[in-house]
Amino acid sequence: MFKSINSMMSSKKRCFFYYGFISLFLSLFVFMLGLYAYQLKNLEERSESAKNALTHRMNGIFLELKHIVDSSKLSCEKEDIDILRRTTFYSPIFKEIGLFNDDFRVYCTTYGPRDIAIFSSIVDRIKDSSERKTVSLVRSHSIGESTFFAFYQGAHGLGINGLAPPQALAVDVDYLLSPDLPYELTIGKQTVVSSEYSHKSLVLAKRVESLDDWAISLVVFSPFSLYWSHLVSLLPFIFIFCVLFCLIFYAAHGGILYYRHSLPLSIKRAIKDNAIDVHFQPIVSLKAGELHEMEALIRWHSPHHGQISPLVIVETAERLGLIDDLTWMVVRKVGDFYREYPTQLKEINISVNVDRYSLLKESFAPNLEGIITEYPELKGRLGLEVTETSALTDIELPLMVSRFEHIKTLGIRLSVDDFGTGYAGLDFLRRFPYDTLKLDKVFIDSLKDDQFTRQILISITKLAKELNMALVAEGVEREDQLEAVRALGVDRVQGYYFCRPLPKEQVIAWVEENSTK
Ligand SMILES: Nc1nc2c(ncn2[C@@H]2O[C@@H]3COP(=O)(O)O[C@H]4[C@@H](O)[C@H](n5cnc6c(=O)[nH]c(N)nc65)O[C@@H]4COP(=O)(O)O[C@H]3[C@H]2O)c(=O)[nH]1
Repeated sequence: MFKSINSMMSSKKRCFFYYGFISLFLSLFVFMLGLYAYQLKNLEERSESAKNALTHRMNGIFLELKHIVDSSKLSCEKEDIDILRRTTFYSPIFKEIGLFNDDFRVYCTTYGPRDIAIFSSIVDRIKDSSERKTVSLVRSHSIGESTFFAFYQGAHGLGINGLAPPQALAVDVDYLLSPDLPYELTIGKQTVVSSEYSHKSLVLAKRVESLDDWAISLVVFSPFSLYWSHLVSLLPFIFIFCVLFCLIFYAAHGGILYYRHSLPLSIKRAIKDNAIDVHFQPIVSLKAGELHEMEALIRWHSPHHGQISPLVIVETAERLGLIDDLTWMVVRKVGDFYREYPTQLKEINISVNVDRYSLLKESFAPNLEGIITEYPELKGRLGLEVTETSALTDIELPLMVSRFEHIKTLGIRLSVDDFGTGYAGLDFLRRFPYDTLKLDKVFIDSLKDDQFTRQILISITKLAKELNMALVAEGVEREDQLEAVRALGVDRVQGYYFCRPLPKEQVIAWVEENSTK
């Protein structure tokens, strides 16, 4: 069934359908469970009230009987009979009253003198009872087949029995339970009163209350029909809940989607899934006969956010602690690039950007060594470009020197990137054995017109030559800029003038085209 629904609906509608279905199920479940708990509680509370009312009635009955027997004599004169008749007239329950002697023979009733033996089973019960009282359900002449009898024997042996229609016993019970909770009132095994309801109807729960002193028990039922009618009356609320649940699910779904599509999470997934591309920008040598180099630069087009700047990716990766994963991903992709185009890239060095703090880590050089073992094609051809974005502390300085030495033993070339914009000054260059110095685009932009920049660049170039460092001018876009850096004695140029960063197939085509020139 769900398969055919799936094929019929779009994913948004399908979502609504499933959430609607789950919400309906959940609302029904909550209401059905809640109603069930309510019915049980209601059954418990009302059964207990009915039991208390019954106990109260039984106590009232015996109090009434005790009161009469205490003032009765062992005679059945007209005067005695009148008392019995008057009491019966005013009694809320008894229709006939009889007095019995210590032989358990009824000698006087509302109807005059009698001599009726009380059943031996009842006599035994009176004797067994600590308070010498019992009840029974037997036939009587005055009331009929099923008559409620209450027996009480006073301290001096004189006893009394009251006869009542069984319904009289259940008046309070009936008031408290009817009409929604059917019940059965039994004395011993005989049913005194039973509500009019079909015994075949389904019962949700039942509760048995016992009045042990008189072997009376009250069974109260909670019928399924009651539960059902309540549930039907709650349908408008179930519908409201269903709509609310549906809205909550939909909002939560939206929230999850929003989070899953959020930029940091998308970048994290892209790094983990190796989905970030690497483009390559040629670095052109100005010396005749020298081969070119390349810089590996990340590129990523997010399906939800479009093209993302490499700087944003790097900054996010740093924040998420994934910068090393990103570096290793790029280094491996450079290794793959060498593997894929061994002939075209035979003599071309490629450099990768690394974070200065990554370099400071103890694990950096061993990890790099591991990748070089994995990709022997990187040996002697991989370079690292480091941007000095902050000054080194006194603790970091010697550490950095030792890290540099380790990296250099692996045959890796090191370049200072964006020289002039960060913290790397001339003194810095003397301390660290960089192979290449990359002049930032801001210098190149103002080189032609700004005398001050020109003077600085002349000093930098002089020092770089002294320290045996190669010079790369970044961001050369125009011919006049090229001529200016050439005049300065710069060895290599990187910029749109020659080539933009390109995907691997296109950069290979560029190499093939330009190495023949
Ligand atoms: N306007 C102009 N721009 C030019 C020209 N020639 C080159 N560029 C741009 O200058 C940037 C050179 O890279 P960068 O200084 O290392 O600066 C890089 C580097 O710091 C960082 N980055 C890129 N890839 C990685 C990486 O894999 N790891 C790390 N840690 N950082 C990376 O992102 C920065 C920006 O990269 P991109 O946007 O690719 O920007 C590149 C390149 O596209 C030109 O003639 N004109």
